[in-house]
Amino acid sequence: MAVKVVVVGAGAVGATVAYTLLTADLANELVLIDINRDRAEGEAMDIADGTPFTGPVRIYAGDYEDCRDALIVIFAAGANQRPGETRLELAARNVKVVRDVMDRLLRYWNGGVLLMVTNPVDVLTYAALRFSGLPENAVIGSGTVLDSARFRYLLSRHCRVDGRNVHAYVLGEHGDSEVFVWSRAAIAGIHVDDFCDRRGVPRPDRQDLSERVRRAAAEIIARKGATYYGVSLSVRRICEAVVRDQESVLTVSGLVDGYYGVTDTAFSLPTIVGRRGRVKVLDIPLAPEEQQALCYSAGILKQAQRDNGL
Ligand SMILES: NC(=O)C1=CN([C@@H]2O[C@H](COP(=O)(O)OP(=O)(O)OC[C@H]3O[C@@H](n4cnc5c(N)ncnc54)[C@H](O)[C@@H]3O)[C@@H](O)[C@H]2O)C=CC1
Ligand SMILES: CC(=O)C(=O)O
Repeated sequence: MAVKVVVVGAGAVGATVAYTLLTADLANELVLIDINRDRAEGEAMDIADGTPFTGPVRIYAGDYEDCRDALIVIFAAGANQRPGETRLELAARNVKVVRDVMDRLLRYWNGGVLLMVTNPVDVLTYAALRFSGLPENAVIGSGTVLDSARFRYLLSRHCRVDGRNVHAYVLGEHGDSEVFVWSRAAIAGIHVDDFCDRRGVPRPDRQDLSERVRRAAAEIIARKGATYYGVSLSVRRICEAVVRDQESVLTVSGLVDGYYGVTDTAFSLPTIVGRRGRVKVLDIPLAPEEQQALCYSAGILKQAQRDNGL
């Protein structure tokens, strides 16, 4: 089956996502849309030059009518953080971009999955749902997939083990209030602390490691002005789950209504992702302090939704 993926926003994230998808051999057609048409054309031309080494993929700069028949539309348009700025501080500017793009996109929408990446990704996932009226399962935010990857990466370095063997989740906001599920962090079927004892390495300092994950984006932005490689590989992983209907457990963001008293708010929970998008949200058992932190994180996002008229 032919797979078309559209990327709206051909900046650092959008263009790197398109390049990463090309190398993953997931799509037959990749479309880049940007308010700056030259930018979209330039990125498409540059990436297309590599297709003799990857396989025949059609890559071009397009318009919203090209969203018709897309399996996935990835939303990466809008402002990014300046050094020292939080993701939530982008909300007012980027909610406007979502509203603007959604109006145009919906004229041609005929199914598929809308994958939000622009920050603050949870608030914008909620905005996209509300502005579009699309079904809940079809609107996903990249959420804490990247944060969970950062968590797994640092744990893998600490524990001296392949990161693919580390099962550990970050939930809640993709941002400062995110929640680290230390109680369930596991390697080879055993708790990470137990693994460390057997591996002969000290148990991780939870506060220090969590803080390094929480601050990862700010540290990168302070040095190079933006982040785009880690997120692009996270987006690739989500797209792979959708295109190949893998039913993978990923910490994507989406609408949560009725979770431990949290209503009508978008944030990340472990979720089965497949061709229809969010197939099932999993209610995994958490330690009482993690549960409390998750409700606090959801409260921050609910307030951000309200502050932005959502
Ligand atoms: N969810 C995540 O894990 C991550 C999210 N991000 C977010 O991704 C977003 C994009 O970041 P960058 O690519 O670095 O920014 P960028 O400034 O390089 O690119 C943004 C692009 O959006 C385009 N754009 C702006 N308004 C538009 C509109 N109305 N319609 C179409 N295109 C429009 C711009 O012309 C520009 O090409 C930011 O909000 C950033 O914070 C970045 C990294 C990780
Ligand atoms: C910028 C951002 O959201 C990140 O790299 O996590």
